[in-house]
Amino acid sequence: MFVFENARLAHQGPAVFERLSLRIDDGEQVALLGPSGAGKSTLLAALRRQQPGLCAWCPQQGALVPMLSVFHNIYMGSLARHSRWTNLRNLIHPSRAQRHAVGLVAEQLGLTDKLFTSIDQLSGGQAQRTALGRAIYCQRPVLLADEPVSNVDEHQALALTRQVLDQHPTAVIAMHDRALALQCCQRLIGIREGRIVLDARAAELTLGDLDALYQ
Ligand SMILES: Nc1ncnc2c1ncn2[C@@H]1O[C@H](COP(=O)(O)OP(=O)(O)OP(=O)(O)O)[C@@H](O)[C@H]1O
Repeated sequence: MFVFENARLAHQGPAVFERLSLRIDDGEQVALLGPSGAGKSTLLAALRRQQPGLCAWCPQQGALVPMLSVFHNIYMGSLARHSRWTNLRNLIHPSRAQRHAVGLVAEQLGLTDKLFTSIDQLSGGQAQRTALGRAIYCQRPVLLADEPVSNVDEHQALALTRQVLDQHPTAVIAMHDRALALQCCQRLIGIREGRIVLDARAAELTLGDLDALYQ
């Protein structure tokens, strides 16, 4: 699914990863952990470049359109599946079928009563759920998500993460919550200063093992 061999990943300046070797197979659900600035988002962006057509993308901060409603922002996940004309029509006057389909995604995420509320009137957690809804509505098999539940409480974070993982057999999720990573993902990759310093099955790890990543 994803393969890097001695890859150099950089933004404008110096490399974030000098020589990255990593393989992620179809069917793996992986958590990326590590301190702020370690390189998790950089790696997610590189994964997305490898398989753009297969990946549903849930970026940090959601990248939602604040003036538009939950409906519109979730619908945007499907833009690539429809013609320009169909998209325009659905954004101006949603068809009954699209209201129903987007409504089902919103319902899963507990957003039914906010369906036609604009994003700028939502809480941070409701906005994050909308961003997850948009990723779900992409209907692609691979989920790449950057801290998708950082603004919701721990019970909701667990339920939401399990929900999206149920719908994406292959997933790579950057997160800071180590307990959540252990509970939801089978494989954990720890990154520090642009290097993979831990790569193990969740079943073989404890919270204490993960603490070392942040010391
Ligand atoms: N657009 C950019 N242009 C230049 N440098 C960047 C850019 N984005 C990130 N970086 C740099 O790349 C390095 C890795 O950043 P990255 O965002 O991948 O870390 P992260 O592990 O996702 O951090 P966080 O947990 O804070 O989101 C950092 O030194 C950061 O300053």
